[in-house]
Amino acid sequence: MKEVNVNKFDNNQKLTDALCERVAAILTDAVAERGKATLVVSGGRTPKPLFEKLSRTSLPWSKVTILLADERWVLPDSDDSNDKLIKTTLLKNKAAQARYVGLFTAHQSAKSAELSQSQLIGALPTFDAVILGMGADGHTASLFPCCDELDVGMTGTQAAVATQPKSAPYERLSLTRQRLLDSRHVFFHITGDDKWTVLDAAITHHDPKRYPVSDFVHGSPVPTEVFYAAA
Ligand SMILES: O=C1O[C@H](COP(=O)(O)O)[C@@H](O)[C@H](O)[C@H]1O
Repeated sequence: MKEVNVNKFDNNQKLTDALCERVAAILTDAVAERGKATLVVSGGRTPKPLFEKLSRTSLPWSKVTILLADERWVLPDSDDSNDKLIKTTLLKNKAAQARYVGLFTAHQSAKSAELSQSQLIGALPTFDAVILGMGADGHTASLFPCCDELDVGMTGTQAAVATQPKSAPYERLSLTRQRLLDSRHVFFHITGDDKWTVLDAAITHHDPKRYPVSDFVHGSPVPTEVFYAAA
């Protein structure tokens, strides 16, 4: 296993400030070195304060592409849409200049969008930073321990996979482990004691069937970094 660097913070504000600063430096350096940068972000509740802060941060945003690690197959005006989250919390202020690649399409299902979206996402260059969330069941992106598509998501070479979790609502479209780890930097952004207990277990014991996140810290070709605050 590559080393997992765990950064623990007293509170969410300090975590947000530190992760924002780190990601901003990575994107700035990437644009200086290669003329462009790609940032992959997660949905859910956890990243909202980070997105708000990033949106107000001075960066060469017009050279930055942002895309989601996963999407719930709901209409973009749904409060459960990760696309809506990105548009209302991140793609505004200074970050309004960024290029955004959404995962949701007009297809009736994530399954029917899987091939075309895989081709689109698979054609993107190595990412500069991937910020992953995690559920208390150990899922990351939309690779849930309970979904029948877990093996494809964890071992497949395609860039995206449609998943249908049994323990959470909505069909999803998720980037696969291989595509997510094709990145220069990978972060886990988690808050709450319950999530820390799960992530700690996934770091200590390689158990990807129980905790898919385990396969991201064990056997990852790039070092993974955890940014964690209890509340
Ligand atoms: O459903 C999802 O859950 C995870 C975790 O969300 P959170 O609300 O507990 O932060 C998230 O990382 C993922 O992108 C999302 O689709």
